[in-house]
Amino acid sequence: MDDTTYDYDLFTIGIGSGGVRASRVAAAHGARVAAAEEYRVGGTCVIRGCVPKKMLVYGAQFAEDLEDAKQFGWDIQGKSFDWVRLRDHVQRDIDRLEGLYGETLSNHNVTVYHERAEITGDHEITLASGKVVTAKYILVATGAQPHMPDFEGNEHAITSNEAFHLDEIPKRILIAGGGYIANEFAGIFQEFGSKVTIANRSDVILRGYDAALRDRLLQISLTKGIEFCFNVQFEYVKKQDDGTLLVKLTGHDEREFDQVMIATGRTPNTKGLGLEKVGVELGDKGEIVVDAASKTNVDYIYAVGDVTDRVQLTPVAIREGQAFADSVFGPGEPYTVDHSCIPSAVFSHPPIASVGLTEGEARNTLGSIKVFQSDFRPMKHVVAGRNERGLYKMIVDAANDRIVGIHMIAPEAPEIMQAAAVAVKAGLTKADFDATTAIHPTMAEELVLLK
Ligand SMILES: Cc1cc2nc3c(=O)[nH]c(=O)nc-3n(C[C@H](O)[C@H](O)[C@H](O)COP(=O)(O)OP(=O)(O)OC[C@H]3O[C@@H](n4cnc5c(N)ncnc54)[C@H](O)[C@@H]3O)c2cc1C
Ligand SMILES: NC(=O)c1ccc[n+]([C@@H]2O[C@H](COP(=O)([O-])OP(=O)(O)OC[C@H]3O[C@@H](n4cnc5c(N)ncnc54)[C@H](O)[C@@H]3O)[C@@H](O)[C@H]2O)c1
Repeated sequence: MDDTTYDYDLFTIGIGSGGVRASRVAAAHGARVAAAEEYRVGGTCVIRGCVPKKMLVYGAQFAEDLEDAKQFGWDIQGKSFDWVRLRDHVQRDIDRLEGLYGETLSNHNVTVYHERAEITGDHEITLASGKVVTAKYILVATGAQPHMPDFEGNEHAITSNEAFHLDEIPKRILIAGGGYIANEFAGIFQEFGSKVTIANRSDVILRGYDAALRDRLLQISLTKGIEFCFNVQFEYVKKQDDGTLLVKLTGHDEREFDQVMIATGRTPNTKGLGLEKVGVELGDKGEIVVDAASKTNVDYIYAVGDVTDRVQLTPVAIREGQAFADSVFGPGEPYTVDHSCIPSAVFSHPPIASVGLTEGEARNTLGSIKVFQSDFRPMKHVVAGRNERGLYKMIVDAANDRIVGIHMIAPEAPEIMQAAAVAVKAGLTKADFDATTAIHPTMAEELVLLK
């Protein structure tokens, strides 16, 4: 590509999951690429999302494993948990990863501006320092930020952004929301010793997941001591002299907590970006409206990832970034991302993993279905005396034996699901699973033994 009318062939705003991939791949195709990041290179997933969250999930799992260890013959004296040590260790690794992402970009000759960028005119971007640059294409990959409901005292609440940096584990934490972040952090804090209360505006947690799995997680969470307040709104949060928080939820008496964390969804980052100046169309939630090629209504502006509010998951943002860069700058035919049958996981304690249609969705969309189910107690739990059962469900289209959904709640479910998702995406049948010999003894073998 040689179009020197513009300073760059591509300018990417936001260097997170989607922005890193798109910038690197476009540069590898020979484009002259620059990218701007106002916070830290790597974006939400690396800096304050998937990666540090998973490290905390690993840390939290030790609480149960150490407790169970005695049934396996291990005597562990004087065990104690040091939050600050874990927190700082995680942050050091995040620093390392941030460095690696920066290196990858510079190795691909992507010019990185460590400052905020805004669109200020046709093909024109202005950086916080005042520098003005032009680009043939602009990619908006600015992600999303925690949604903060409007209530008195909401400035006393934290979000997932702050949860990674706490000075101490709160003795009592109230988490608002019933989705991914609420359930994942409920597990993390509960295992670290907090008394956790979840406050949700409806009585449904993890909407979109199969009802049987949601119910199983709810039952297990209640058994572990997590409390749920359903159908509530915040009336107020008041900070008391000793720093504790007095919380009033609708229909409940005032209660004291040490932290309140809001996890009620994430809002696309489109404010103050200058999109209105160039006429980029936004949706009801402020998300950028794009077509299947991630192109906006303005011919040279594209958007990928959370800012488009299609599916707010890292692998999806990465795929959208890759498809954009290959299609616009690569030698091959343009192509689009297939957003169907995306596997996902909730890293709760225990985790949930899912691909394809839930039982309810399948009943509503397909004529006749078969549901196969295994409700089992993992061997490790039996030995440990832990009374916690796993549940696998397989949904099959009765017309052609095709598997249209698999849903699991059990230890290691996300690890097992990644492989099972290949089979569902490939359109394999229940007979294909039946024809596969089990690996024994595993939990995963339940998948090929479903009757
Ligand atoms: C706590 C938490 C846990 C999560 N766990 C998972 C998980 O386990 N698995 C999973 O798949 N997904 C998970 N996600 C979701 C995942 O992090 C996002 O889907 C993903 O990061 C989206 O990538 P993106 O490129 O769209 O945006 P981001 O990664 O958010 O990157 C956008 C970047 O743009 C920057 N930016 C914004 N505006 C500007 C501007 N004007 N100028 C310059 N820079 C700007 C931001 O600072 C940010 O770095 C989690 C999210 C959270 C919050
Ligand atoms: N494991 C993963 O892949 C993972 C982990 C974390 C986040 N994410 C992504 O990040 C997105 C954001 O996560 P999230 O948990 O914030 O959102 P979410 O959409 O998963 O859940 C939001 C929850 O908040 C509830 N809610 C909304 N407004 C409320 C209010 N005013 N008071 C009380 N409850 C309210 C909703 O009923 C819902 O249960 C997810 O949708 C997901 O795409 C993914």
